[in-house]
Amino acid sequence: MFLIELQPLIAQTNLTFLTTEQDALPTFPDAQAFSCIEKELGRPLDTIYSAISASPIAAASLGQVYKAQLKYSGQVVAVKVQRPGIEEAIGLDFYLIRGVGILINRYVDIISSDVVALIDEFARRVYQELNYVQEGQNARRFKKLYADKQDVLVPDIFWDYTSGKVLTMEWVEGVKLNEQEAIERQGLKVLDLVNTGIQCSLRQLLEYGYFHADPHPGNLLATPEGKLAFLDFGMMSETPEEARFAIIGHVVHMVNRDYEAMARDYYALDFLSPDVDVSPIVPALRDFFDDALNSTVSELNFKTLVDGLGAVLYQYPFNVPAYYALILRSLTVLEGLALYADPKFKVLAASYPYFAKRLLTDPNPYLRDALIELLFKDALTLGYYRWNRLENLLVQGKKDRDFSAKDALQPVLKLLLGPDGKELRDLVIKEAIRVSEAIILGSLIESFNSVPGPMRTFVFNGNANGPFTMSAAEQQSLMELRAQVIKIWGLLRSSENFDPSLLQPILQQVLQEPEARSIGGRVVGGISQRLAARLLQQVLRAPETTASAA
Ligand SMILES: Nc1ncnc2c1ncn2[C@@H]1O[C@H](COP(=O)(O)OP(=O)(O)OP(=O)(O)O)[C@@H](O)[C@H]1O
Repeated sequence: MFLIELQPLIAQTNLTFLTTEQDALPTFPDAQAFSCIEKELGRPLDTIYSAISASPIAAASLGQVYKAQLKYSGQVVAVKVQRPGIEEAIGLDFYLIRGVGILINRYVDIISSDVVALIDEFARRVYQELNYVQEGQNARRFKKLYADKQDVLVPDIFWDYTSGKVLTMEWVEGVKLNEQEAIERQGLKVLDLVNTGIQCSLRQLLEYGYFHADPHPGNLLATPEGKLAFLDFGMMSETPEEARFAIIGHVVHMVNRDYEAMARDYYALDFLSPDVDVSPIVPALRDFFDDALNSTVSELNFKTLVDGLGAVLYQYPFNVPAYYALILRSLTVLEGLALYADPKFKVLAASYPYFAKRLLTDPNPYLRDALIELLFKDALTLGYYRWNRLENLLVQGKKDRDFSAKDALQPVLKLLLGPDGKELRDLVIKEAIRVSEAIILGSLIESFNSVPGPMRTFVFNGNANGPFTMSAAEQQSLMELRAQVIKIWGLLRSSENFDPSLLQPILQQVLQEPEARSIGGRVVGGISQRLAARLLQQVLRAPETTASAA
């Protein structure tokens, strides 16, 4: 019956790979698969599907997949049917492995972990994978969270035709992500798809914490429209909330080579118990990053990083949580695919805009404090402010497609203007005065320099230093600070939805400070505070082109 009806289906859906693309595992008899479907769904096959492929299009570890057409709607679907007797076979395997585990626990002293507990945990996961209703629910949850982006596709589940052993889902037309030539023949670029995969993985791991734990190339398809389709939701995992923020902080600390902060992150990551002293780890991290990775961070290969970090961590009493290994695996798979297409591809460089965006915009207190520390730590201890860090974050964050300049720095501004922001406020106001001075005086210096030489003597009455009571070196550093701040301002202004009035409250406070009034006193002849304020306001309102050109 099915063989006869299969022909139109093949013609209709261009099912050319029906026999050529089978996975290596031996299949089980089709008659067995079809009777399993009937038994599980409680109705004859021809009342469910108007056609179904005579043989599986793929055989996987726990089941095999048929292509079919739903009778009631004509929709083309993939039907995954579980291998008969697999539950019993796995049960027996685990029973035997567990026996070995008991012996290891009892007699092998060098293994301190509870091997039986590990086996039980693994068994629990495998049994979960055996329940296709659970897999369908996983797919539904994943779709809800991540398929809001146009470039990600997750098949719909047909619940009326799904049970513990049969999963009926929307058919996804596509090419596996490791088939580079086939992808390119369709006019698509593997790297674009890998990039979609990286961005989606970052959201999975670090935004909602719910992630696909088995993203091998067979489970990732490129659709003809250029979407990245995810398949196989049997194995999912979760990143604990605290760890998500800690990972973002950790990467940003790494990029900024803040080794003390990196070492402290291991508490939040649950790698170290709070009673372990992290101070000896700091020089080890410094050695590794300063020495082996002299290149810029954007040059860093993810695997080199993970291996190097692993070598450092192994020397200390670290306990690496299971979710972490899965995260690494997931990113390493994507890096592998990317490197295949372009040996120079850098996962970290492709991911960093996401980290920068989260740090600049996320109101979570851990990330907000990490940003404050990153921007102000040196200001507190060394007395200078790292504007280049903010500039770098903005340059990177802007590359993320979801970056909103309106939200950038909001968490910090909120704290700054709130009742708990006193300490930070003092610091920021001091720096803001320095910046105001740089902008105002810098603009004057620039105007002065543009006056032709003979005119200067005439206008400024032969004053050797020009109109300013400061040395040439002081003028130089002032100009540098001004240039950097204007660059940062330009970055913010050139983002569509940035509202300059956001900074008004701070500006107001700055101009009321006694130190701000002294700015005028640094110019020969004096300029009034009102003039300073007006100039500053003007710079803040300056059109984008002026700001970026400066
Ligand atoms: N919705 C679908 N549309 C098109 N093809 C599909 C679909 N679902 C599964 N397949 C095909 O079937 C193969 C196996 O499916 P799946 O990965 O879900 O099974 P599995 O038993 O979980 O396999 P494994 O665990 O080995 O990855 C996929 O690699 C893909 O080729």
